Amino acid sequence: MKQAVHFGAGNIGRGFIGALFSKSGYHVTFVDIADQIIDQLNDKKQYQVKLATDQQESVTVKNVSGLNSLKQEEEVIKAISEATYLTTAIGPNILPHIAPLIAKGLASRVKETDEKLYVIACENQISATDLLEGYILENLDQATKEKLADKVYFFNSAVDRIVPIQNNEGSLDVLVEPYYEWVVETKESIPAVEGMTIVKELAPFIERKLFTVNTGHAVIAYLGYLKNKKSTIDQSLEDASIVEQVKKTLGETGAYLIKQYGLDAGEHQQYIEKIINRFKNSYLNDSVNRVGRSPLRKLGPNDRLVRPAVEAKKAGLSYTNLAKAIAAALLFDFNEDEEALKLQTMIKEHGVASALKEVSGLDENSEITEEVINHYNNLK
Ligand SMILES: NC(=O)C1=CN([C@@H]2O[C@H](COP(=O)(O)OP(=O)(O)OC[C@H]3O[C@@H](n4cnc5c(N)ncnc54)[C@H](O)[C@@H]3O)[C@@H](O)[C@H]2O)C=CC1
Ligand SMILES: O=P(O)(O)OC[C@H]1O[C@](O)(CO)[C@@H](O)[C@@H]1O
Repeated sequence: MKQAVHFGAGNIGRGFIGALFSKSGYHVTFVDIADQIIDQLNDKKQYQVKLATDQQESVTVKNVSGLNSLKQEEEVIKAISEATYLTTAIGPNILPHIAPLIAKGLASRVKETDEKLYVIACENQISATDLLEGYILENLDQATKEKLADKVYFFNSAVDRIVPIQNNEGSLDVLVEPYYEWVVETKESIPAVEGMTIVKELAPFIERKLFTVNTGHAVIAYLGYLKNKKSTIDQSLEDASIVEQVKKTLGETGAYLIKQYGLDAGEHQQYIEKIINRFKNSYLNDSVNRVGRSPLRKLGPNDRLVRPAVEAKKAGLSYTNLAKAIAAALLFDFNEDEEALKLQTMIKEHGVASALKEVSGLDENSEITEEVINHYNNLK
């Protein structure tokens, strides 16, 4: 049987990428650090992916197993030697931590086989696979690096499926939205995986996804949180002022995307509306805290809020609603989120402009910072 190794047996791992490999006839070895998930994968060898719809249709994902990256290094190295695909959905900040083990796996693999391996990071981050490749190469000697040529390929990708935190502790089953899109950038001819879309140039796809789905989601999460810390995304969208704010913000990112990539304005508007409807799915029960999680990452210079604001400004387009979203993100003080707590300490100790400089790379005297501070003072 064809083999895929997937790092991160979490929501996207089990509910999306692993499920597509299994459907395409692969055995999926999930590599994680959560013993409870790993034990269950090895014990049950299958789980259900349930759709967040009226009918709750479900699909059984079979041919799965689990390995612990901390306790079963040798087994992971062997699994990497035998795989056709190696994918991750682990969180961009974790990629440097798994790179040394992947490097060991690749070093061992290229001694044993000339078969091709395709590595794809499935994270919400531009060029996540390039970053992973860089971390892996830091852990390899020159001779091994040379051996990777024509044997190990690294492809960037964009992943889109809303998979909330699961309210079924102890179960491997995953509730997911019906919609999904997995876009992979390559010019190679690669083994088919059902549901994978191949493109030659990823930039328009990942920017369109990140600056529409993720920007829109973040706006709802941060404004929803300010109104009610315990609400869900669909509940927040019952507030007409939040709906209006999402539409205005996606109008700004849309104007940038249309200009940058020559998108058809009508088609892009339909894309926006489809996404807002996806957010309204009440079966997902998706908390504003999950969608707002990790605000330091989300306020990063290349992420969903700051990059479109900077690009819009450069292009002479409006960015005031993006500035409002950035201000709302700066007020996200969810006390179970480490990054939110760190951000609040930074703001308390050094002020908003200094935090924006450090986290987002925005100049303290920039017009964007000025605009964000105005919104911040109005929202707080
Ligand atoms: N959940 C969603 O709706 C979407 C998530 N994404 C992206 O997918 C990635 C994963 O997100 P989720 O699946 O939601 O997160 P998650 O928290 O459900 O899953 C992450 C998994 O990684 C495991 N993990 C953490 N550190 C590890 C390590 N050092 N070694 C091995 N395993 C480790 C965790 O135990 C967990 O099972 C993130 O980059 C996220 O931005 C992308 C699109 C949608
Ligand atoms: O918040 P993160 O880790 O970027 O990932 C979750 C995001 O990805 C999405 O699934 C969109 O694909 C949204 O649920 C959410 O905005």
